[in-house]
Amino acid sequence: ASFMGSGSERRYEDLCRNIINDMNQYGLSVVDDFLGMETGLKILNEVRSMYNAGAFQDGQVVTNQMPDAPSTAARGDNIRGDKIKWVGGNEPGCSNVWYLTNQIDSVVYRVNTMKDNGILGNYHIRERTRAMVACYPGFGTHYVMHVDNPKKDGRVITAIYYLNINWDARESGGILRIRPTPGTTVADIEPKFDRLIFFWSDIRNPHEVQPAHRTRYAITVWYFD
Ligand SMILES: O=C(O)CNC(=O)c1n[nH]c2ccccc2c1=O
Ligand SMILES: [Fe+2]
Repeated sequence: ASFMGSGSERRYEDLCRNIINDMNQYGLSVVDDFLGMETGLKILNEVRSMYNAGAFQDGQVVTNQMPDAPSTAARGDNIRGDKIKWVGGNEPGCSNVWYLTNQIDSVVYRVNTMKDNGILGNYHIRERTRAMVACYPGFGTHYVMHVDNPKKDGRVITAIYYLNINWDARESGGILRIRPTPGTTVADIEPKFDRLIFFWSDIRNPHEVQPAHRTRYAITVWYFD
């Protein structure tokens, strides 16, 4: 059963305790079956119709070339192929994405205030970005190793919800690889349907999206301290 749909307070508390333990121990946490099949499908269908309506724009090409160097997009080897759409509050046609962000909010605000929450207790999270709906359209589109918040812009937690049914990384790639520092481990996370992940947004978690060979949808919100 999903965590949020089950309505059972006990499961919810267990979920939050697991997230606290994971964030303190690994700096990341993976939650499967967050909302359940029915709700997840509503979100997926909403995102697909946004995408098919052409509402996404190309993710700006991140280049670390000198400013006057020809943009990597011009050379055709653009660093990222993601297409994104920012979804704010409850604008029309986004009610399911909005519901998702409310569910993630309740978990983040809960773990931020629970007793014995370790490092999470160092933060006082009161706000977040809008939801960034991202689509990697396949064809090897990827995102190079990066840190979401390298310069202390206030973002402390990255939360990503995946929408990809029956994703098999052996044929579709698209793995999120996090390389927590300091340390020598890597976390390879498949962008599985109804999977929610959290990780520290700062330099503790460099990460990359490996080349995807199938359309890959994700919804990200960043939480501010
Ligand atoms: O989808 C994932 O598993 C991880 N995704 C990322 O790390 C990621 N991080 N930062 C971005 C900024 C702008 C547009 C897309 C992104 C983006 O996909
Ligand atoms: Fe990222």
